[in-house]
Amino acid sequence: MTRDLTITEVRLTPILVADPPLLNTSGVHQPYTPRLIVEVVTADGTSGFGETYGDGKYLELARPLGEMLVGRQVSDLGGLFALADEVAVDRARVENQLDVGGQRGVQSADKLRLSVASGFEVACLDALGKALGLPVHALLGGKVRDAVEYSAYLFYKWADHPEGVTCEKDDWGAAVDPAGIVEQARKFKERYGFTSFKLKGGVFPPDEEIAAVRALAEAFPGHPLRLDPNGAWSVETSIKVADALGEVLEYLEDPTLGTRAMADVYVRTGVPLATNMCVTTFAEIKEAFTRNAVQVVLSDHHYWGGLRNTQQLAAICRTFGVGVSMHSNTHLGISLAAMTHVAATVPGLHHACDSHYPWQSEDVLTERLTFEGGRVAVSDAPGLGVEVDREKVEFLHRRWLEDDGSLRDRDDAAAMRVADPGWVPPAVPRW
Ligand SMILES: O=C([O-])C(=O)C[C@H](O)[C@@H](O)C(=O)[O-]
Ligand SMILES: [Mg+2]
Repeated sequence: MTRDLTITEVRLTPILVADPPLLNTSGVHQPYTPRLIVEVVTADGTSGFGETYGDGKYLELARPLGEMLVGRQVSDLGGLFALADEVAVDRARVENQLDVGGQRGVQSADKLRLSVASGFEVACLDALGKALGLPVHALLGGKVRDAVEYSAYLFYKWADHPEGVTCEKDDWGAAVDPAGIVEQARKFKERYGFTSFKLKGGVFPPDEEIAAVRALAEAFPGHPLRLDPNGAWSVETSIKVADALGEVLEYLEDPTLGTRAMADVYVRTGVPLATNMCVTTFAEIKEAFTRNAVQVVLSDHHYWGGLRNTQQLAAICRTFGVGVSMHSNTHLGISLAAMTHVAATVPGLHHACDSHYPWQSEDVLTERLTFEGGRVAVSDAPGLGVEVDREKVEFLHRRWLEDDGSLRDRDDAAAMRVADPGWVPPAVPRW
């Protein structure tokens, strides 16, 4: 029987999901963060789901792209990206703009388009897989592993969002010093079995963060450790930290901003450097690899433009002897499933991938994905292998509808100003 896989409808649902008070160099996470749920429906009634950033600038592009897709084949992924190229991007969105304080690297019109198209690509692959009875990893060429390893994503955090702020409570407690970070790591290990740990730094002066990583090394001997200050340090400070922690770090992540500065730190310390800030587009690869500025690229399928682009990035990295792993922002189970499918197909994935998922108490799935020994099993069920709970989507969408607009665009500095009214994101390098 031939099935009609023409896209007949695209449903876009912006939602707000609970986020704990996680600190980074720009500020603190807001109590709720925007995501966009993308659903494509085909003529034969198959639904596929994807997920991407939900801030206004992404919604602006997702709406016209969704309309353009109706009438196309769900398998036409090349056509999807060609259509995305035609979506106009308001110049004000990219001129002198930084995305989340630069934490996702440069902001360009192409990258905005890719960040949106990737949500549609995942939704199309999910629908196609369901229609054909094949898992997404099979559509991507097949898995080379049965489970994908993730690392614990440790954050300095407050016990609660500031008083008076509407929020969901979490049970992680505060972590603002080495003992708090070690305690958080223990919980991550107990709850999910993670064996590698990444600390989000750039929050406290480097000596305090060095002490936290040393405390982790002592508490978890032999476990891979990473520290990521999101470019908050000068070259000299980065070298000082690299010298202090070189023995215990698997890699330092974006210690400083820019390809030249990263290359300087590497040549003077030999400590491997990972990035999700200085190489975030194909155009940035040549210079960075030529200068030997990065030793591990952290792909994020959202802004690299989907699962197939992630495979292409991995192939380029492999060619140049550069490692590849995965970056993560706040995301839900649809994206974790997508990350797991593509990671399952990438040969030579030598570093555990990042995921914020354990921080998210809310999800849109009927059943949350689970980590066993820090790993997510690769599903062989058709599509992504997850089921979306429409009532949960509706609940989180209502929260988005009821918001006065202050939470619809992620703003870590605004959240920090609730506690510290004079806060401005620190100039970089901060130290
Ligand atoms: O690895 C990274 O750089 C990130 O995950 C960036 C994120 O924006 C993270 O710092 C956060 O959510 O605070
Ligand atoms: Mg990073």
